[in-house]
Amino acid sequence: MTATIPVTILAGSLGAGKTTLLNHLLQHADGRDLAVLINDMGEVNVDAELVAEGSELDVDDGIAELSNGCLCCELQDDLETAVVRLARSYEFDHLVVESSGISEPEPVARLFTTTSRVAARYDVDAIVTVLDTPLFIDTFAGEAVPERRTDPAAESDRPLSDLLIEQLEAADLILCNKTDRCEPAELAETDALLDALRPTAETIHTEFSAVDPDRVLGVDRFDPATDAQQSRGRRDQDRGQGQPSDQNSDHDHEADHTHRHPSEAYGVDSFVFRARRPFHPDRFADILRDLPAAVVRSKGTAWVAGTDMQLSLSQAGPSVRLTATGPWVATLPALERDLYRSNRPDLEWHDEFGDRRTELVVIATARDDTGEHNDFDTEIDGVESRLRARLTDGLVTETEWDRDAFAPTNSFPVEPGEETVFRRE
Ligand SMILES: Nc1nc2c(ncn2[C@@H]2O[C@H](COP(=O)(O)OP(=O)(O)OP(=O)(O)O)[C@@H](O)[C@H]2O)c(=O)[nH]1
Repeated sequence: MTATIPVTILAGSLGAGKTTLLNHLLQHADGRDLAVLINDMGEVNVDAELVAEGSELDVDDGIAELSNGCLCCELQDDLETAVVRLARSYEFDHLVVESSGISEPEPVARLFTTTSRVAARYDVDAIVTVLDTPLFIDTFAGEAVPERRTDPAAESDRPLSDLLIEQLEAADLILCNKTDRCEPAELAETDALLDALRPTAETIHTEFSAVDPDRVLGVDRFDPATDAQQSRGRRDQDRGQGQPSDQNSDHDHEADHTHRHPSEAYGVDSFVFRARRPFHPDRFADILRDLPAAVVRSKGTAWVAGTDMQLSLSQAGPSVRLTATGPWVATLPALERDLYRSNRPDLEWHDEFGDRRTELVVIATARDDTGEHNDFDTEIDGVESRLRARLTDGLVTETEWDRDAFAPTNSFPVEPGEETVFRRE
């Protein structure tokens, strides 16, 4: 009989630090051969590109990517195919699955425990939830036990804070991340709240998800019976029934049917802004400082006039981080550029602009913390069209383009590896 491969499932809210953790684990794997499966809710899998750039793995060679949907529902069949294919085509001894920030981890774990093709090859090691600690404190400080705002059994609209509770209740291990942005008293309150909400989970405080991989991988903390029982028990209590329900397979079946698509249940949608023209540095900086409140997460690549650097953008909550990842290939001397291109035949190339482009995934919600909204589709469409118009206005105009005289900008990073953080006002 072949040994099963342990699987770590990474969960956590949009921008909590899951990809940062994945990169950290890959860089400190210490002899482990990791394979990763990355799910992004947008149509562009920004996370998979970042992980491929920062590691020795490549997409389709150690990295499987599933985009434009959620592992916990419509991508379940694709997940099954992807992990079976990974096990056939690539030698590894541990799989790390990064679910999108709007996935519920329990249905993802269930695939590895109940689907025969997958369950025969894999064993869930742990569900690791990466917590955006400042966001958690902003949402739940002052409560004795973090409370859902809505009934999970009802078909009602739910705020993202309810999803955060789902992700924490399923966790075997919680990384309280972004502690650099918390006061000691807030960290003590976080520990107390987590102890009330999920007493069986181990908690670890981290900055930039830096954790000893031995504390996260190969920990064997997942227990399907306990995990399912606890969260079902809590749901029954939420429904006022008091007793945990039994654990027969009918219940799994029922859970499958009551699972609503998270983007619908939590009112989240995404769009991609693409342009083959650079942003004007001053106008772009103004846009980044003044993103609409409805934008919960944005990430991708930006082309800004006045610098030859490709900029990687990542906004989570109040901060917008831009990192210079290196010069655009199109700006390199011809020999170097041609050599680079012959080594990277997959590099998307435009006749006039080469690899220079902007591609930003924007994730927005039309809900406030109570789950209230007027008309989700109309509101989200409004957010998208207003932001698209602003971003388009932020691009250099024909006249500016012809003049082509942009002073080197000091608002944006200009050296490889350099970072600039904008604060939303
Ligand atoms: N200040 C601070 N920023 C952090 C920390 N960890 C991660 N970040 C930043 O937060 C942003 C989001 O981090 P990611 O690792 O991409 O988050 P994610 O959970 O993978 O995001 P999604 O996949 O979009 O849900 C990035 O700009 C990170 O650099 C931290 O401990 N402190």
